[in-house]
Amino acid sequence: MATQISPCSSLNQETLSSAKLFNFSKKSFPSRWVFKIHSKFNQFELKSSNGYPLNAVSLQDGAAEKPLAKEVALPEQTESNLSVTVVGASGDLAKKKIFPALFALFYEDCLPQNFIIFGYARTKMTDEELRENISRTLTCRIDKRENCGDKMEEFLARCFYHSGQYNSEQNFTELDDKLKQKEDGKSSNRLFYLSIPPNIFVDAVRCASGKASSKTGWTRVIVEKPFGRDSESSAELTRSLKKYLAEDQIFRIDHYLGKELVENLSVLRFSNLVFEPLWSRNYIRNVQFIFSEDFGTEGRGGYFDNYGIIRDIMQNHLLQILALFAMETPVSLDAEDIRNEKVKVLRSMRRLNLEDVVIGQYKGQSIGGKSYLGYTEDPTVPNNSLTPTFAAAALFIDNARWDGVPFLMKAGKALNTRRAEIRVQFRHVPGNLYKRNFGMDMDKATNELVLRVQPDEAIYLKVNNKVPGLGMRLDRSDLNLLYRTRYPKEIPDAYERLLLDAIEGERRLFIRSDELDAAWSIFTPLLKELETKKIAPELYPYGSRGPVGAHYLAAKYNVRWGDIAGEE
Ligand SMILES: NC(=O)C1=CN([C@@H]2O[C@H](COP(=O)(O)OP(=O)(O)OC[C@H]3O[C@@H](n4cnc5c(N)ncnc54)[C@H](OP(=O)(O)O)[C@@H]3O)[C@@H](O)[C@H]2O)C=CC1
Ligand SMILES: O=C1O[C@H](COP(=O)(O)O)[C@@H](O)[C@H](O)[C@H]1O
Repeated sequence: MATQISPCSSLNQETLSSAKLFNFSKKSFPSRWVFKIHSKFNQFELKSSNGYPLNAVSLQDGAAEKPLAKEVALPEQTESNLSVTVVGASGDLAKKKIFPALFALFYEDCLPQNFIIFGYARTKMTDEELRENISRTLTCRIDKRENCGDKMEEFLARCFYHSGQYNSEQNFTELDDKLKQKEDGKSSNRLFYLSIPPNIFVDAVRCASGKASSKTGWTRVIVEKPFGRDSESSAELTRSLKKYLAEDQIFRIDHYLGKELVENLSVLRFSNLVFEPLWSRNYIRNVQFIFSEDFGTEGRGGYFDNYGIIRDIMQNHLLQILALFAMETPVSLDAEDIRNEKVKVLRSMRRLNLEDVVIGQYKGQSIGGKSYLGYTEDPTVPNNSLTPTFAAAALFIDNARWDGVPFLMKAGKALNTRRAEIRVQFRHVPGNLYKRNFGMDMDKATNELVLRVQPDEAIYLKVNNKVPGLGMRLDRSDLNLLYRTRYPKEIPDAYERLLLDAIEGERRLFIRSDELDAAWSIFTPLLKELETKKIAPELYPYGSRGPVGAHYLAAKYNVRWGDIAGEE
């Protein structure tokens, strides 16, 4: 019987003893390869995290069924150091997401034996102070608390800090000296995570690549969004980064691509016969991508006012999900094959028109005796700001599969709920025999597939069903795959998956520069028009469902938002 060992952690004794036959240590395998052990025969099947066999053979020729020969090519043993430098280590994202994700990877045994982490920022701090700061945000998974305290101590002991300016070659040379000292003369791979505001990305990359890149291994740089404000500034950023780095060293992160349900989208589509045949204009009436947060931009007003919700959420997170949803079947699960398909579908999209967009901005509201400030009442936001905190848009893909199908997006801050989901509304059943049982509103009887990305991850399909009894009453019910019931283990944070991928050189979930160009082309003309015409956003109360304009926009295309009350 084949046993699947989960990513990174705890290669069990059986695996290890089998591995010894081949003279490999646990650390000699790239950490996330999955071993299938056919214990009787001591066979290994090596897989990378995308499930694609490294020694891939076509299933058709039956070779996959044959036992693997003992001489099967296995990876070279490497004992490289890994040095991760978090640039902007004093900031919000570093504390909230990056250090906790690195700790989770360490806990799961996903990091190489020899790894160190450096925090880098202007703030003056000692190593101890950095450890103190980050220790407050490290947590263990609910189901994995064993030795948690010890693991944290071990992890913190590998964290160091260097204070410096982002544009100082001298300061990065000092960092390089410290890195070398800790790397202890071993060959070393270096990963830089740019967790800083975008105006200093290029300076930091220039200095890091010029003065602190690895001389003995790879150097990679994770770049956080925003990747520019429009097509031109994005292209300029790409050009500048490419002066110092090759494209394959740049890992543009969109953390939504690391979310479990987004990862699962392709699995759902391409590994189930029941979905892919329906995945086109023939059966799908519309698709909705919905993002909402029940808090405003408090504390991030300075950043947000320069970008707005379209750049913050739609042009990247929602559009990336849309591309995965709508792309053609890739040739393989290889990163370039997937990204090629995403680029194609993005390039088939129509540029957004002002008529197909509604924008809003939240205003102050008192809820349950507590008052919530409006967007422009935040001291870091100009009083007369027209920056949208809400937007809804209707997008179209002009290709054979999707011609005429509205892809609706809705994203907003300070709404009534926090959620991210994909809703697929199917067409009416032609000549439906049960039409009479549904009443006048046939839309209410159509099937809807919902992928709830967060919170409470789930996939459910709304189907019509007979209410048990002697009569013929129909009911809309859910076929529900609720993750917390089916998979009670805690789901890793998106940043864990993405950091691990960057360490392993897996680029599938990172944005290639041509994808980025295609994504900006869709939104740039609209963003410019909104700004030059100074279009005023529709005000909506903090904690509400957002502007009513969003409903008119959907109605224009015969669509009802699936997340409205009673429809969820
Ligand atoms: N926070 C979040 O939830 C998310 C953030 N991002 C992106 O990640 C990156 C980091 O975000 P976040 O941590 O929130 O950012 P912060 O504003 O907290 O900045 C990070 C660090 O950069 C330094 N810094 C801030 N402003 C400047 C400046 N004007 N000039 C030079 N240095 C500055 C500060 O360190 P010091 O003063 O010590 O040098 C600060 O601690 C940004 O690009 C952001 O857009 C993306 C998704 C979500
Ligand atoms: O990139 C961003 O994402 C967060 C939302 O991320 P989530 O994983 O918590 O859903 C959003 O709040 C922020 O404005 C945006 O920059």
